[in-house]
Amino acid sequence: MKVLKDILFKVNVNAIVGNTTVGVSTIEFDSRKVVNNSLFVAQKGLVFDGHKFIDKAIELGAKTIVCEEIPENCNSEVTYVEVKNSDSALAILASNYYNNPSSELKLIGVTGTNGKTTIATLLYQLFSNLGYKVGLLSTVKVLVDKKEYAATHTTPNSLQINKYLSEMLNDGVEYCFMEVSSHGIHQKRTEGLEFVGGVFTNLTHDHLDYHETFKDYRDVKKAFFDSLPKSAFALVNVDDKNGEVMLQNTVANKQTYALKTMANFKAKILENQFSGLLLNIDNSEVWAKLIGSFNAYNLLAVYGVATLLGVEKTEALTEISKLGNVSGRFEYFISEGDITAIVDYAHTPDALKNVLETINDIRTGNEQVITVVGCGGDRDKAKRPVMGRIAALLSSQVIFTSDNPRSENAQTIIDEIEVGVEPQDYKKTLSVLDRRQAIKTAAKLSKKGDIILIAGKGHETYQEINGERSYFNDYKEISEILNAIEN
Ligand SMILES: CC(=O)N[C@H]1[C@@H](OP(=O)(O)OP(=O)(O)OC[C@H]2O[C@@H](n3ccc(=O)[nH]c3=O)[C@H](O)[C@@H]2O)O[C@H](CO)[C@@H](O)[C@@H]1O[C@H](C)C(=O)N[C@@H](C)C(=O)N[C@H](CCC(=O)O)C(=O)O
Ligand SMILES: Nc1ncnc2c1ncn2[C@@H]1O[C@H](COP(=O)(O)OP(=O)(O)OP(=O)(O)O)[C@@H](O)[C@H]1O
Ligand SMILES: N[C@H](CCC[C@H](N)C(=O)O)C(=O)O
Ligand SMILES: [Mg+2]
Repeated sequence: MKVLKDILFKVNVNAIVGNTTVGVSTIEFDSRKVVNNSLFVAQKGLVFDGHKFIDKAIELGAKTIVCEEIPENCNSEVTYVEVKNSDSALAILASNYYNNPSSELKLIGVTGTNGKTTIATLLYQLFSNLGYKVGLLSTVKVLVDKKEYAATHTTPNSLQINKYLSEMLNDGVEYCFMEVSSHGIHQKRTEGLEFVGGVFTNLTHDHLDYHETFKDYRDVKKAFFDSLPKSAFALVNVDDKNGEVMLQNTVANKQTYALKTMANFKAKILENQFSGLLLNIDNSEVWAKLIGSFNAYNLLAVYGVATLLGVEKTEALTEISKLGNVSGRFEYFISEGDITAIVDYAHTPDALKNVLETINDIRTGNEQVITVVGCGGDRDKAKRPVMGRIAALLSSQVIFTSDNPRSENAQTIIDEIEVGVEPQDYKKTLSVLDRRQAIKTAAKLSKKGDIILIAGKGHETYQEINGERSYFNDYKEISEILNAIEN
């Protein structure tokens, strides 16, 4: 069993009451999970104050309490550690508890509004194809080399991160690519991790329910780059106006990528078709299977990271041409009746705009683009009308529907999306509350050659209504429905 004093290294401690040689069986931040000899970290949350659960944790066997305020009446059998910030303390304790695994493998973090899963997953594919053992922490799944775990969050909590990294080390993993979400940075889930590199994709509207202003959202992302060490690289997209902001105060090796401006890593789109992208990257032509100009950015970031990690240029380009699709990201098939069905995780205004612009750019004739889309409940409400406007503007027909309404009324969400539709587009839109029926409607409206986009849920395999999740898979639904209609 670990001993408290051995895991306190680098924790910003204000005061200690009690004995630091106490044993620590597990670290918990949820009192309900405490067992005998646990260390309980009391965090101030959005709903509860974890300090209220200190007595409960002690009742269940906690012998160490890490908190921001030591309670008035202390239990003499318990050690209390007062820290400046419980979230930071948890992250550092977690790293120490698992023997700082991040310092022993090459950890690369990817942050930004869109593109994190795509870039991290492609890097996992690329380095695996080169013969390395690789780890992945992503929205879609966690991979410890070939072993797969379900992902609960884009960026897991600091205990889970360090547990996975430690397992990766035991399994001989050399590189780990992880998504770093703005919630993750703000809640200090990545504090104390030793990154060898950080990537910034872009910054557009999302999560403005959580971060009060766009500036707060940007500054949280920037904090990740501010925390990188001198030995790491910071690779940012400078076509995004916030790219340079990310580099303002970092001591890391500043590296840039861009399609439109001067940068260390440059690419040009030569062709953009359903069959893929023909790119010129660093003066060499390369075909990639991925579709859409936003994927040119993602592939360029992958190229940049691979090169910065020492992969030779021609080898990196050869590998880029082999990279496959990422689950739920522009996944498509063409049905027997010649309908193209695309499933994409576009759940932000910018992603939806990019995907629809890509479809409009690469369609060949006058085929209709029929979009099925909704917005999640208990999430940023401001994006709803914006997504409604974009969907209607860039599609021939739109069916607004439910996307994880969670605790909200699904029809109210749809009404809020519809508010954004411009009057000249009213007649293009329908609303069908049930997502399955909405997909069916899109299939019935489509004719030979048309394109159906089902946006927002990508790889997700559930629909969450009133806290209950039931199985739902956009790709499976549209495949079955088109198959039934056409046969
Ligand atoms: C909105 C949000 O981010 N919430 C996070 C926040 O929860 P909270 O503030 O509501 O916590 P709380 O319920 O008030 O509880 C406060 C503390 O008391 C503890 N507690 C609570 C009850 C009890 O009986 N005993 C007890 O000890 C809790 O464990 C917690 O430590 O603090 C918790 C502890 O750190 C997080 O787990 C929780 O993330 C939840 C699970 C979440 O769903 N977050 C989402 C929004 C998220 O992080 N998403 C991003 C995706 C972003 C992207 O799309 O880019 C992600 O990285 O996945
Ligand atoms: N570089 C990019 N720029 C803009 N849009 C993108 C980019 N890459 C992907 N997208 C769009 O955003 C959607 C989400 O992509 P991806 O899952 O890679 O992003 P993410 O940053 O991981 O999102 P999340 O915050 O939900 O984890 C894709 O389905 C696509 O529509
Ligand atoms: N990481 C994002 C994913 C949104 C996906 C969409 N399908 C939804 O459920 O809102 C979030 O949790 O806000
Ligand atoms: Mg993601």
